Parts: sequence; C-alpha cells; structure tokens
Amino acid sequence: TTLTASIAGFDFDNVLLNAAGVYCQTASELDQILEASGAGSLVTKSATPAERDGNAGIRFAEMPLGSINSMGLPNLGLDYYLDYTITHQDEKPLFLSIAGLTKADNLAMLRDVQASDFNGLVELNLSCPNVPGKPQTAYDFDTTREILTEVFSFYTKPLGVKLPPYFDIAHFDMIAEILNDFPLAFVNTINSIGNGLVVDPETDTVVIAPKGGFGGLGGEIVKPTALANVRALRQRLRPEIKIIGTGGVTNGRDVYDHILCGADLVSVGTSLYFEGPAIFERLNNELIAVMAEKGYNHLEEFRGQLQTLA
Ligand SMILES: C=Cc1c(C(=O)O)[nH]c(=O)[nH]c1=O
Repeated sequence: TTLTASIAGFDFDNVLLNAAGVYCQTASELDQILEASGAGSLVTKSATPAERDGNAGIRFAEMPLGSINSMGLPNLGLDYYLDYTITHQDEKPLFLSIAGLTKADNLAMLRDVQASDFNGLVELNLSCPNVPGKPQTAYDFDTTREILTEVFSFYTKPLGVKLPPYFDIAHFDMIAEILNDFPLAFVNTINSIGNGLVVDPETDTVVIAPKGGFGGLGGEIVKPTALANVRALRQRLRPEIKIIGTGGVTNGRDVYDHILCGADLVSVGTSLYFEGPAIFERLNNELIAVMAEKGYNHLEEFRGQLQTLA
C-alpha cells in the first residue's frame, strides 16, 4: 500500500500533516511533528511580521464533538518560522503559513520569503476568524482577487491559500472562478467555522473570553462542512490546483472520506491537539485498513471517486 501524494513537484511519502495553528507554535512542537511517524509534512503557525501575544484570557476550549478557539494569531513572528523551515526543509517538504492583518503585511512577508532560502510551500491564510475587527478575507471576493493579483505579480515559489468554509453553492462557484485565474499550487480547505458560540452549562457563561465568547469551531462537528468544501472545490478547480482537506478528522475513515472527496493531503487540527503527534501513525494505520477492506493499494484508485446516487 502506498500513501503518496505530490504538490508542485514535492513528493509526500504520506498524506498527513498538522493543521496550521495546532502543535506548531514553537521549534519544539514543530520538531515533534517533523519526527512523528506517519506525518508526511508540517505547517507552521500562521505568522505575522512581528511576534504577537494574541487574544487575552481563556481562548481555547473543548466542547462536545470538537473545539472552539479565538487565539487571535499568537505567533513568534515570520523570521522565527522562516528560520525553522529553512533549517529543516531538506528533511521533508514543509509548509510556511502566513496571515498578515493587512494586505501590506502579507505582501511584505511574501517579499521576504521570495528573497529567502526557503524553497518549500507557502500557505497564505485568508481565513483567520479571530482578530477583533478584522473580517475573514476570503469572504470578500473582490479583496481576494486583488490580493492574489498582487501576490502573483512577484511571488514565484509554490503558494496556496487557506480558505474559510463556504456554505452556499454560489459562493463555491465564485471563489473557484477567482482561484482558477491564478497559478496556485493548492488550496487548503477548511479553516475553522468562524464565530460559533458555546455555553458552559454549569456557569451559564460562554467558554472562551475573547470577542464575547465567539470563536472558530473545529473537530468532529465540522466534518460534513469540510467534506462539502473539499468536494465542491475539487469539482470546480483546475486539476493542477491540489487540495489539502482539513476538518473533522478523528480516524482513518475520516482521512479516507477526505481523499474520496478529492483531497491530495489531509491535515489534522482538533484531534491532534488532544491526542498529540502519535495520532499520525494511528490515522495512517486505520486508513490502510479501510483501503484493504475496499481492495485499494494506492490513493489514486479512489481519490475524488465519491459517487452520487442515481
Ligand atoms: C491564523 C489565525 C487563526 C486562528 C487564531 O489564531 O485565532 N484560529 C483559527 O481557528 N484559524 C486561524 O486561521
């Protein structure tokens, strides 16, 4: 059984990696993913130009069937993650995530990356839901087209975008029409479902402090939305634009379902947070077991082959 995939000429010896934001804030966490059996790659915490503390107070909570977070983009700054990925990029293909709070910040960071010795893949995060006063960029179609136009006027290394979930067929059509106009290596879908609200039954309060308790949802609860976004974008995007499926992965069947809907790589957030990097070996073993049940030896045999009903 082979679990290989490739994006922009990079070959991955298996399809799993962390979701940006989870287990990827420090070199110590990143090393644990890099060395984890079953992890084919890693992505760094979305970076801003300078280090950020992020939102104050309790900003992550577990809830039935998942998690809610409003971290507020805490990170150690672009140079920290650039140093890490340049140091380790010969060991595995690596993803560097950036999430500027302004278009100017994103362009400045990409100019730095373009000029650097980093030769991996950049994940441009257009979907952070948790910076007070900042909308999720990729819900603004004109701004998304504008940013990508400026990015690709100078950036020539492999680059993809991290998208928020869409919930309207017309929006799948609209974002795909934009993305198909650019030489993207991949899209990663989905980011957390923005601005959910969870109530603590004991205290009758919200469970996280920032933004009055509104935060991004992850985990099992988002799987149907995640699969819908993977499927809809696979059906609409040019085949050269690969897909990283994210959202709702707790077991090998979930990984299989993402691939069946069209994913080339699959990233794990909430479950990784709770289980740690040992999850990757478990998920790979469970994926192989599902494939064996179905008589598949390679991912290509079933990737994107979800059937509809007559
Ligand atoms: C980069 C900020 C993000 C954050 C955050 O740092 O609050 N949380 C998410 O669920 N998704 C993000 O994209």
